[in-house]
Amino acid sequence: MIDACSQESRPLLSIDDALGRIKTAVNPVNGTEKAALKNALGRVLAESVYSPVNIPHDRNAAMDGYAFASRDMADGQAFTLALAGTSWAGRPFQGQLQAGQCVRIFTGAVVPEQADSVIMQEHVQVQEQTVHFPADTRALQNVRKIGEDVKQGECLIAQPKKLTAVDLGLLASAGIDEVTVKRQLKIAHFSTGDELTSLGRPLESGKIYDSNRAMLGGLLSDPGYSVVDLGVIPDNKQLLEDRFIEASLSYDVIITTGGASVGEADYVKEILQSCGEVNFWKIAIKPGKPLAFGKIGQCHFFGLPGNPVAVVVTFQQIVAPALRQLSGAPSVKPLRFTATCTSALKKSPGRQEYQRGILSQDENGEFFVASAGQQGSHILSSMSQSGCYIVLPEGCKGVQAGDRVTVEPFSLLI
Ligand SMILES: Nc1nc2c(c(=O)[nH]1)N[C@H]1C(S)=C(S)[C@@H](COP(=O)(O)OP(=O)(O)OC[C@H]3O[C@@H](n4cnc5c(N)ncnc54)[C@H](O)[C@@H]3O)O[C@H]1N2
Ligand code: MOO
Repeated sequence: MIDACSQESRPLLSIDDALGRIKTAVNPVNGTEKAALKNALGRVLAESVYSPVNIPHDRNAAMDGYAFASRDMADGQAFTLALAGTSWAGRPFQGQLQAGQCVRIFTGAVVPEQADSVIMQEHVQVQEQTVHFPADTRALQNVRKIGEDVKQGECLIAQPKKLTAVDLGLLASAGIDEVTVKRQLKIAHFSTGDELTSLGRPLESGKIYDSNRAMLGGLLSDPGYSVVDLGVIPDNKQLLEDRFIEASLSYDVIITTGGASVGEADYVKEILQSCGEVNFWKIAIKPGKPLAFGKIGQCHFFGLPGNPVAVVVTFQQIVAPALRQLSGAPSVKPLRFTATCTSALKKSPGRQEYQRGILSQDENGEFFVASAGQQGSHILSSMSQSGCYIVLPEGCKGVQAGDRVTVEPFSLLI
């Protein structure tokens, strides 16, 4: 697609083609390690886990009440049973339940072998050692069966999976305290540019604070990644090349920001070309057009644009899926849905735009989205106040208030 605004001499690569090329170029890292369950959150499971036990392990009560045998019921009539003892959670009833008897039982406690039903305590009358059951007592209720959650030997979690808190709970419920996970991805990131000032230093004229490194640190925060911030490299071709080559020897991935465009001091793509290979440079998205992707030796390289909003957009839309694939995690499609746009939006055809929006829902559950305000790729403040992308396809020529648009909530991005 030709970008009408930027007068590109060559067609820009569509985002789908860029993602397709990344998919082909990237293979999951080899290497696994053991992780204690308490350190396994967010790691990618490398070996499927099979349950060594039935869950539940015993038949147990789903309610506090009374366990009884349905054979003692009186054909739709009220009936009474004698109380034979108590089954506590962790301390089962030790005796044998005889005909005409029931047992006091609590949620999670083992249901005595001879019983098959539990009635909630709210539904019975108890007088000393006699329990009165109503006429509408139902048989076979409130008993959790052995293995009804997971059977012994059944696959508990199949690899590959990025482990969630619920997965840790499931593994723990089978008594598993260690899992085999993919090794962490080794990622280095740099900022480039003579104008950058590190935090804590006074700001001189013409300089700016380095916001991209702080953001990338946050965006890369993931238990599956071992991330090193390699600081700022000035706009010096030799220095950039040396630092890129050095990092490529120790990391799986290098991510840089800045110097990706066409200015006199924008060296990133040129260096990638000379010391490695460029898979693609420039894509039909806004913000984020001058992204460069390639390889130096075995190390994957993402040269993101310098503009901070372009950093976030290219990270979320391009880099994050690539890192996920590299780390061995299954791919996840970002959840998108349509909403009514309450603002008019300017847009030139040629690039898929990721405008920032504020999402709301009315009392009928209908979704609405408003522009978050200024959409320049240097405007972080409106992005900080927004909650979603308004995704406008390449061919779109603008939006009128009231039009339906596609939104992608930040909170649902991986
Ligand atoms: N003649 C053209 N100029 C530009 C084009 C183009 O196609 N033709 N593309 C524009 C687009 S789109 C983008 S995006 C930017 C990307 O430029 P670079 O990747 O080369 O980035 P820089 O020029 O180094 O910086 C751009 C902007 O971002 C600020 N910046 C850089 N690093 C940081 C940082 N770590 N923290 C905060 N801010 C940073 C920098 O000061 C610039 O203002 O190029 C357009 N130009
Ligand atoms: O891609 Mo740039 O981020 O449009 O400014």
